[in-house]
Order: sequence, then C-alpha cells, then structure tokens
Amino acid sequence: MSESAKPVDVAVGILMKSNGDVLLGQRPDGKPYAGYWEFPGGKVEPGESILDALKREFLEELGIVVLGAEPWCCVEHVYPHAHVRLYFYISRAWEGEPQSLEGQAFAWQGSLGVGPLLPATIPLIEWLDRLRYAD
Ligand SMILES: Nc1nc2c([nH]c(=O)n2[C@@H]2O[C@H](COP(=O)(O)OP(=O)(O)OP(=O)(O)O)[C@@H](O)[C@H]2O)c(=O)[nH]1
Repeated sequence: MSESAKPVDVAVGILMKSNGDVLLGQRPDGKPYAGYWEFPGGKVEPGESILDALKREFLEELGIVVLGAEPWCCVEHVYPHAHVRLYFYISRAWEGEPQSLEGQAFAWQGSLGVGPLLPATIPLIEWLDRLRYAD
C-alpha cells in the first residue's frame, strides 16, 4: 500500500504538429499495460526537473531533441501497480524525426485513432481536441 501513499512523478510529452496531429507510442512487452497506447514519457529521476526528464525520455525513446514545451495539465491516477502523478507538456518545437529506439510502435494521430489508451490518458484526448481544434 506504500505505493498508493507516495505518487511517482512522470513527465509526459505531447508532440503536436501544426495540423493538430499528436504522437502516441505503444507500451512495450514486459511493462504493465503492455500494448496500450500512451504519450511518450517516463518517470522523473531523483534530482531531475520534470522538463529535463521529458527531454531525456524523448532523446532515449525517440531520438528527438525537444526545443520547447509548455506545462499543460497534471493528472493523478492510482493503478494496481503504481500511484502516478502525470505532468503533461505540449511541445510544438523539436528537432529530428521520431525513431523507435527502444522497439516501440509510434503513430501520429488526429482525434481518433489507436487504442486502447492507458486509463489515465483517456480524458486527455478529449481535452486535447478542444485545444487543437479551437483555433
Ligand atoms: N509515458 C506515459 N506514462 C503514462 C501515461 N498515462 C499513464 O497512466 N502513464 C503511467 O505512468 C507511468 C510511466 O512509467 P513508465 O514505466 O512508462 O516509465 P519509465 O519508462 O521511466 O519506467 P521504467 O524505467 O521504470 O521502466 C506508468 O505507470 C504508466 O502507466 C502516458 O500517457 N504516458
């Protein structure tokens, strides 16, 4: 039960193209919720800022250099395997083309697409639609 008492901070990045498409990745075998889709990211390491964690994860997983990202929203979720606090950032500025450096599948998506999504990420898709089709 100690896991539910102390949330784990997770940095999550939404790469958004000018047409509104966003990048999703599929969780690899061997992790909880393998095969589910999520926005790229991962756990924040001790002493690391959330933005630094985001940049590190994007470089490790995708070979992308995030040039800028804005904090968007924070969601807490209690899974059987972990209690997480997800810090979602939106980035419209990066360098490089996403490559699958750790073997995951990735896909650029409009409003509807791949699934299933991680439970904590589902509401984000609706909020995101309001944001990207607002202007
Ligand atoms: N990256 C990411 N993680 C999410 C999302 N939604 C969500 O609930 N999570 C949760 O946040 C946690 C992220 O941890 P992870 O296991 O992917 O991170 P990591 O790569 O640093 O882990 P590891 O190095 O321990 O294997 C998981 O518990 C995952 O279920 C999302 O949209 N993106």
